[in-house]
Formats: sequence, structure tokens, C-alpha cells
Amino acid sequence: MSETAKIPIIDFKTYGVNVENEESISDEDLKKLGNEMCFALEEIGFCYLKNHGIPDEQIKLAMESSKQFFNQNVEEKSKCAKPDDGYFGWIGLERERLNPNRPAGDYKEAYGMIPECGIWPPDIPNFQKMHSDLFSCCVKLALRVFDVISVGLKLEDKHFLRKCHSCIGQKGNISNIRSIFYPALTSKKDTIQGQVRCGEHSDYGTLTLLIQDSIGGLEVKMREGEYEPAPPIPGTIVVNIGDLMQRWTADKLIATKHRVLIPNEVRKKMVDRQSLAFFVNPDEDVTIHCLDNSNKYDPITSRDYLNMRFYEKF
Ligand SMILES: O=C(O)CCC(=O)C(=O)O
Ligand SMILES: [Fe+2]
Repeated sequence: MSETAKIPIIDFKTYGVNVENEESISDEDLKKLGNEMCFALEEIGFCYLKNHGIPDEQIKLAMESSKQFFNQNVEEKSKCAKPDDGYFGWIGLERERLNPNRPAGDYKEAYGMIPECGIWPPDIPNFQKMHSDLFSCCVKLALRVFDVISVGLKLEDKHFLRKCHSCIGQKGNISNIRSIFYPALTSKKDTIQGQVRCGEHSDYGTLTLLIQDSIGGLEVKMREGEYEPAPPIPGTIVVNIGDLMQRWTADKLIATKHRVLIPNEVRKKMVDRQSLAFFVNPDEDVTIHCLDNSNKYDPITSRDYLNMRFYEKF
């Protein structure tokens, strides 16, 4: 079995963001995509999207300007530091520990942003444009993925989930792009035993689109409990569900734990790894009622839920 056999690859060519007219997809194709995607998100909580329509070149340019930022010295990067009470900006090495049971902070740095965040590196002219352009593409793609999921879940309105995310990129919605940088480990002393690049966790919003470079290291927890690699596949984007979507669907779609370990292989350990994650959250004033009307979980606004999760983390 190939490394990726456990995580399905879904061909999005009929509904990728390069398909200009959203209405041109046939009901049959939309239903087919909905079934395929919901099957993957029910069983594994993860899938790959190929033919998603975001140009490779755009992804490459965003990755390159991110690397340029992270390769600066700490003093330079500190000019863009995330304020304690803010969401956006740079967070330094080992500042976050996504699995609190790990013995040290995650061996990574990150930069959270939205086009209007107002915190941009002064000396990397391309950074703001490249990430803002990518943000716009990711919004389009995420909204299409929501249509597909709405159809797969057999909701009455195929635009229901899209409508609950109508303010992405504006006030009232904190969906954001996060550039994540995992520095090379050049010496044994860099880390302590049990330390990882990104600790075991599930994402807390509705949906995540993840773009990884060619280094690999992402692993996804299967129902049986073991972690399986989710290796980079050129031209694809990884899609996964967050806890709020699991709650919304009364546990039909699952928010699967995942992690990035420090590679054993020297060749992979000695180089930087870079990923770009688009974390999607519903508009803050949307009330999350179980979509199957089961009332398995009490209704809660997206704002209250996300605040609760956010303060848990920091
Ligand atoms: O960098 C990756 O591949 C995964 C990052 C991740 O899962 C996260 O930051 O939530
Ligand atoms: Fe994650």
C-alpha cells in the first residue's frame, strides 16, 4: 500500500477556483464530490485536493517570501511580533505547545495574518501581496469546499455553510492564514527528547486548507490509534476538519489529531520545513446548532466557542 493510500485524493477539477462560473458544475458532479469528500471527512477527517485551481506559482511565491521573513534575525522578526492581545503577527521558536503533554514548546515559528491585519515585515516588499493574494484564493476554495460538504451532508441549501462564512477577511470573522516555519535542526543540542515540530492536536475551527513544501513530516491519527504519514503530493492541498465542524455535524465529520515529528532522517532534519495553513472559522455571530437537529451539543455562537478555545491555548 502506498504511503498515501489511507488518505483519499479528491479530484476537484469540476469545481476548482479556476472554474469561473460556479454554477457550471452539474448537480451530478457536485453530488459525486459531496459524497467523496464527506466519506473521507467522516472516516479520516482528512483528504487531499488535486486540481484545486490555485496556481502553483502563487503558492511558490508565498512560500518564498515566507522563508525570506523567517530567515531574518530575531531582532528583525520581532518588529512584527504578535501583540499579547492580538491574533496576528510573528510568534517565535518554541512559544507554542499544541500538545501540552510534550516536554517542550513546538520547534517552530509562525506568522498569522489576514489582508487587513496591519502587521507586515517592512523589508520584504512581496510578503504582504503574496500572502494577501493567496488568502483571496484560499477563501474562494474554502467556500467551494463548503458547498461540496453541504451537498454531501444533504443540507437543504447547498450554500448554507458558505453563508455562515460570508465575512471571511472582514471584521467579524477571524479566519486567517498562518505561515509556519520549522527550522533545520543542525545540532543534537537543538532539541530535547520528546520535543516535536508540532505537537498532537486537532484544529479548532471549521476547516483547514494546508499547503506543505516537499520535506514532509505531517502525520494523521487513524481511528485505530496509529499515526500515518500525510506526505506532500505535488499540486495538492490537504483539507481537514476542525473541532467546531465536528460539533456542528454532531460528530459525523471528524476533527482528527495530527502532528509533525522531528524527522529521523538526517537529510530531512537538517533542512527547514515550511507550510501555509488557512484556518477557517464561521462568522462570529453564527450560532452553531447541530445540523442534524439532534441537539447533541448545546447551541453556541462561533464567537463564544472560538474565544473559549483561544484562551485555552495561550
Ligand atoms: O505544518 C503542518 O504541516 C501542520 C501544522 C498544523 O497542523 C497546525 O498548525 O495546526
Ligand atoms: Fe493543525
